[in-house]
Amino acid sequence: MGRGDGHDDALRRWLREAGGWLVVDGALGTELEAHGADLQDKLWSARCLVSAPHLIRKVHLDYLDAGANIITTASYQATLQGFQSRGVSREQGEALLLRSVQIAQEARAIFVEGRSKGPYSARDEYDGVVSRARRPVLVAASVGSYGAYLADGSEYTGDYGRSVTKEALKNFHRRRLQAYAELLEENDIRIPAWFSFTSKDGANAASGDPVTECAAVADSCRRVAAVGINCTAPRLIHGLILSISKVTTKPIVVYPNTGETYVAETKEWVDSAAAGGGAPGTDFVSCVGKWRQAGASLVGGCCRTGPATVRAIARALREADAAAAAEDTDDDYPAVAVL
Ligand SMILES: C[S+](C)CC[C@H](N)C(=O)O
Ligand SMILES: N[C@@H](CCS)C(=O)O
Ligand SMILES: [Zn+2]
Repeated sequence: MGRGDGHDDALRRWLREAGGWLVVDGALGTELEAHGADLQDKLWSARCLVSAPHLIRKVHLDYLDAGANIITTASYQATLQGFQSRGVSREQGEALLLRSVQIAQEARAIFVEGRSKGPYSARDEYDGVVSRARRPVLVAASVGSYGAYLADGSEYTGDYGRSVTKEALKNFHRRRLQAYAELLEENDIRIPAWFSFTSKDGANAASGDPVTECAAVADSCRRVAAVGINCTAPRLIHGLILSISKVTTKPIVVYPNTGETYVAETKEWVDSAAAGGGAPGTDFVSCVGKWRQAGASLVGGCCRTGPATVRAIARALREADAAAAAEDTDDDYPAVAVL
């Protein structure tokens, strides 16, 4: 089980201050497309770091307005190798990685309007109700998998070809991670990181390894502050939370997609009736209370979700909290026995 240390502590502190749960944002790619961006490119959403940074900032702000505590940078598919294949030099690529964090920080600064110190907002209004005293507003640097760089949908299949060794994967991610780490060190920010996996069957990660084994590896890493699942059909999430909670005491993060299937050739999502997904904001959100009860403490949305989903997630988490508090009160004051 995970040992507490500085990296764990920061996330646990934010969770505690926020009342036990944090709302993660929703899809960036989906929203950029909804605003007219063309992501038909090997760089996918990272293309907007060059062509439309203002759109990225707007999407971050929309998610903050919807109640997100954590906004995720536009760097899922931003890699030095991918940029180089598009004629962007290594130096420019590094600058773009940093820019993805700065854009999110700019959105946060606009959102908090300088009314509070550090990563907190004085605004914690949802539906006009001020519910929590301090609202952490955090920026998460997205580090997509090697499959994202391949731009062939292999983040969902784990099929990277035979030639990709562990060392090659480490080299692939190294400088990218270092760039973020340097930025955070410069600003004296301790970096809690989470690992999240995708699953198509509710038991195994995309690589074919059992999710419990992947989560156990993440659990053994003291620098990993949370473990979870992303871009996975909502119908699989409850079981996955229960499985993961057997192998870790670290906070569990879930941000499912809507249950549709990604077609890499066309870069489109298609309805997958069997996947049990639904329209954003409907059946997805009705599960949130159950996910919270099963042990998830960071909840958001991945592909095909939007600000409406995130707003509904925030509301569902508040309601789950209120229901749990009411139950506790019932325990404290047992009903009067009727004789
Ligand atoms: C999370 S998927 C929808 C991102 C896009 C994919 N890596 C592609 O390039 O086709
Ligand atoms: N974080 C990505 C999706 C990952 S599957 C996005 O920007 O939408
Ligand atoms: Zn996704």
